[in-house]
Amino acid sequence: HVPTAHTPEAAPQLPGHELLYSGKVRGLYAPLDPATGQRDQERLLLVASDRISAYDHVLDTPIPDKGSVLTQMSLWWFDQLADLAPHHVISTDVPEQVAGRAVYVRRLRMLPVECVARAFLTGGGLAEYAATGTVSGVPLPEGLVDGSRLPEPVFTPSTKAPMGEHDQPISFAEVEELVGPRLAARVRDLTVAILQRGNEIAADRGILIADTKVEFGIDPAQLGLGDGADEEIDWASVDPDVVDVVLADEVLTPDSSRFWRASEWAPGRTQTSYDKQVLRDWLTSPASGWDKASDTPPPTLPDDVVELTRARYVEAYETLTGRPFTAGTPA
Ligand SMILES: N#Cc1c(N)ncnc1-c1cnn(CCN2CCOCC2)c1
Repeated sequence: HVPTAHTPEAAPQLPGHELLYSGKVRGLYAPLDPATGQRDQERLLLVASDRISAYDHVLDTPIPDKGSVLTQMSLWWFDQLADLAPHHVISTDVPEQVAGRAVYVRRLRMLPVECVARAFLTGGGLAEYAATGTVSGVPLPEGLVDGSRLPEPVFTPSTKAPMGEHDQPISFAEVEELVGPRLAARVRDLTVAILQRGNEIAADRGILIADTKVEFGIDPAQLGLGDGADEEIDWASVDPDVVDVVLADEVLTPDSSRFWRASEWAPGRTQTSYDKQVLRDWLTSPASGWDKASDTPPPTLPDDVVELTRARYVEAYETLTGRPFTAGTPA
């Protein structure tokens, strides 16, 4: 296997497509009509790069095939979850430059909520619990520690912060103010059900999914909006029993979720990350010469760290799906 690394930069130019959004490791493009040059109003191209982030930095060393592995994993999860929610994927017949790591998706109007659910307590949720005994306003049992399994997954939403800023936790009441009580209840129930299902499936494969972030959208046509319209939406007027609440973005990947090996789970300490522990250990070791408390960017990664990290992503995909990973081609 001669890995080829894709897109060291944020998001490459793509012939016939216009870059609309560029996240830390992914980009969203509008296909252009070859005849008119106009943006396609019904489809978007969601592209995953091989970039990896750690300690709030995007590293300058790509992980070959990471974008492809996570795209294939997300596609597999969309199928596993199809009875819980419709999804936004249209086709994996994408331009050759992004083969295997991009999907055409339906262009939706996205709800302004980062829908997070937690099955295990750690990170920001643990900090809030330590200070208040609750998480997102939900009271939790006493005596929980880092990595404790929660009695049931808890919905812990946050705002969609501007690029580069951290999302801010919000209460369920604030979600109701943002999108109305009906959509708030629906996205809460769907997010919890998705994480519950994800953990039922992952547990059989020796993987724990501690938490996950999903995003939902609604077809503009079902909102009575034209395709190109970007007018303000009165979300509270939307009835989730009438419209389809569509699962968008990526789902249950190691970038949107915390993956732990069940065999290594030990509440009371920081859990090891299934996919990023090799990277974190090297970055925080004297070998890297880097100080994560400094504001300096992390150094270039040595080949063995890159290859071991790549292997973790491939292992997570093959363990979860039971399918061999084939670089560059949709499963
Ligand atoms: N998925 C989706 C989607 C859709 N199907 N329709 C309209 N908009 C979006 C959309 C717009 N922004 N985001 C946030 C996540 N982005 C991912 C890529 O990288 C940038 C951030 C999702």
